[in-house]
Amino acid sequence: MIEVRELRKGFGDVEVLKGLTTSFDKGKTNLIIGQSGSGKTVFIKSMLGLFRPDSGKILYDGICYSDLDFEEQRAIREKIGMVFQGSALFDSMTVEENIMFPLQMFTKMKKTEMRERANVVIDRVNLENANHKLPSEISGGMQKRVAIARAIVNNPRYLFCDEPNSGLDPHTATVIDNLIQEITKEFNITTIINTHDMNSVMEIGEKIVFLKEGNLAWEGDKTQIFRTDNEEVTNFVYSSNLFKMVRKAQNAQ
Ligand SMILES: Nc1ncnc2c1ncn2[C@@H]1O[C@H](COP(=O)(O)OP(=O)(O)OP(=O)(O)O)[C@@H](O)[C@H]1O
Repeated sequence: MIEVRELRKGFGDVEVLKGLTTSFDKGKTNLIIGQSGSGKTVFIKSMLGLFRPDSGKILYDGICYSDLDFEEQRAIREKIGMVFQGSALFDSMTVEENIMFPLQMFTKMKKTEMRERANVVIDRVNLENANHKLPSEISGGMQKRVAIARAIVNNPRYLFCDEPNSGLDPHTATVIDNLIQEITKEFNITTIINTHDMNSVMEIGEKIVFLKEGNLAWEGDKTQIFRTDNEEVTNFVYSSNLFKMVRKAQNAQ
């Protein structure tokens, strides 16, 4: 579980995060949504320790991460997996080498053990037969699977995903969302996803935090978000014609 208490972060005179308080449960897919510039990335980077909060607290399973110095944060950092936007794979490494990379960085495993562990997660994300391929030789959806496999290879307790299905077709995006949700449950991970994708909200929004200009304007789940009267949320959710049509159809029932 990750808890955030009264988190504030600004740059110069501009306050970007204006006192956020919320919590993200383990075993759940937690989504952060909001318009461009609302502070989602600054929020995630603050939770990761890449930005030091101006005030407030970030607790990882009860340990106040934001009070620790960079070196002391290491033990928690090693328990964090990241799926970056655009996958961020190493172009010159094979799928298997990409997935083994965190094990080389953070463990003292022997090469054969690393390869074995890498292959467990390769199987888990259904990437059999891709071990020796380069990222350029596989599809965007497969590259995301590699990114997910690399993020979970070292048994993380926390998983951060930045726009995990950007650039994917709707079907592949749903497959990737479902894979992240399955893995979250299977390994009881606290997963936090930064997304713009309303389809992800509908599919896997077990907890949704809606940011508006650095404030936590609303939180709830995927059922509640389509029923709320909160105008800020509805303006955001129903900004797409598709969702306006869904609402119309629902109201007509
Ligand atoms: N390192 C920084 N220095 C100064 N200002 C920053 C920095 N990082 C972010 N900001 C500002 O903080 C605000 C929120 O940015 P942020 O990237 O968190 O938005 P976002 O919700 O993630 O947007 P998007 O959906 O477009 O990625 C913006 O006004 C941005 O200019």
